[in-house]
Amino acid sequence: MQPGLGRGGRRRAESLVRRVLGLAGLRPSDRLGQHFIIDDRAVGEFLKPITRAAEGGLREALEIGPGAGSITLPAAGVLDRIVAVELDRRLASALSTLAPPSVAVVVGDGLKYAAVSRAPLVYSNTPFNLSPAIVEALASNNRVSAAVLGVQYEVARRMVARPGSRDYSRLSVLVSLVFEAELTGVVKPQAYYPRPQVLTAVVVVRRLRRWRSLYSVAMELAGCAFTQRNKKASKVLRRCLEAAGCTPPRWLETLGDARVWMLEPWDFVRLAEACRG
Ligand SMILES: C[S@@+](CC[C@H](N)C(=O)[O-])C[C@H]1O[C@@H](n2cnc3c(N)ncnc32)[C@H](O)[C@@H]1O
Repeated sequence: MQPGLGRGGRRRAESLVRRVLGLAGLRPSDRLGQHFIIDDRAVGEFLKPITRAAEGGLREALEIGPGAGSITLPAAGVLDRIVAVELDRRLASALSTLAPPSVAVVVGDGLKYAAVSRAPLVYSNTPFNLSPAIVEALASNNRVSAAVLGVQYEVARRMVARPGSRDYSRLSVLVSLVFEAELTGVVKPQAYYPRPQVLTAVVVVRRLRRWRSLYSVAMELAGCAFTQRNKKASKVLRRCLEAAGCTPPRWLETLGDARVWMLEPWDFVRLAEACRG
C-alpha cells in the first residue's frame, strides 16, 4: 500500500488508485499536480453533474487528466464514449489496462485537446496550475456545450464573480461572456492521495453564447485592465487601448469615476468593437 492511502478497502476509488499507482510504479508528482481522489463521495461530486449532462443528451466526453481513473471508470457507466487525455505516460498505460472499450486513454496535453475537441462535454479534476488556461481553451471551442471542472476554490470564486465583487477578474469576464457557471460542490483535501494544500470546488459551466473572434481582443483588454483593478477605468482603458494600437472611443469619458472592478463584461466587448473600428 502507498503511504497515506488509508486502511482497508471500503472505498472503491481508494482501491482503484492503489491498484493503478502500483501498476504504474509511480510516486505522485507535484509538478503534474497529481492528487488522486480516493473518496467515493468526492467522486460523486463530479459524477452527479456528469450524469445530468448525459441525461440531457451530452453522451460523449473529453476528460483532461484522468490520473488513476477515479472519475473515469464511474463516468464510463453513464457516457457512451470518453477520450481521456493524460500527460503522464505511465499512468495512461496503467489506466488503459483497466478501462472499458468505450474509454480511449490517450497520452497528450489535455490543454491542446480542450481547444479542438469535438466532444460536447468536457470534464476534468484539473491540475490546478492549468485551470484558468483550460477554461479559456473551452470557451474558445464552440463545440463544447458544457464542462464539469474541479478547480481550486479561489479560482471557482473568480469564475462565478460578478462586477463589483472582490473576486471579479479577467477570468470572471471570460466566463460570463460565454458561459453560465455554477459552483455545485466542494471536495476537501482529505479526499485525495496525496492531500493538496487547498480546497477543490466543482464548477459546472454551460455555453450560453458562441465564442466570437472579437472576444480575443476583449480578453486582451480585460487582462490589461485588471492589472490595475482599483484604478479609474477610463484612464486605465485609455492606456490599454493605446498599447493595443486602438483609438480610445469618446464614450470612455462617460465611465466617470468608475473603477476597473465595476466594469460589466460587455464593456470589454464594446471596447473591442471600437478597437476594430
Ligand atoms: C488533480 S489530478 C486528478 C486526477 C484524477 N482525475 C482524479 O480526480 O483523481 C490531475 C491529473 O492531470 C494530469 N495532468 C497534468 N497536466 C496535464 C496535461 N497538460 N494534460 C493532461 N493531463 C495532465 C496529472 O498527471 C494528473 O493525473
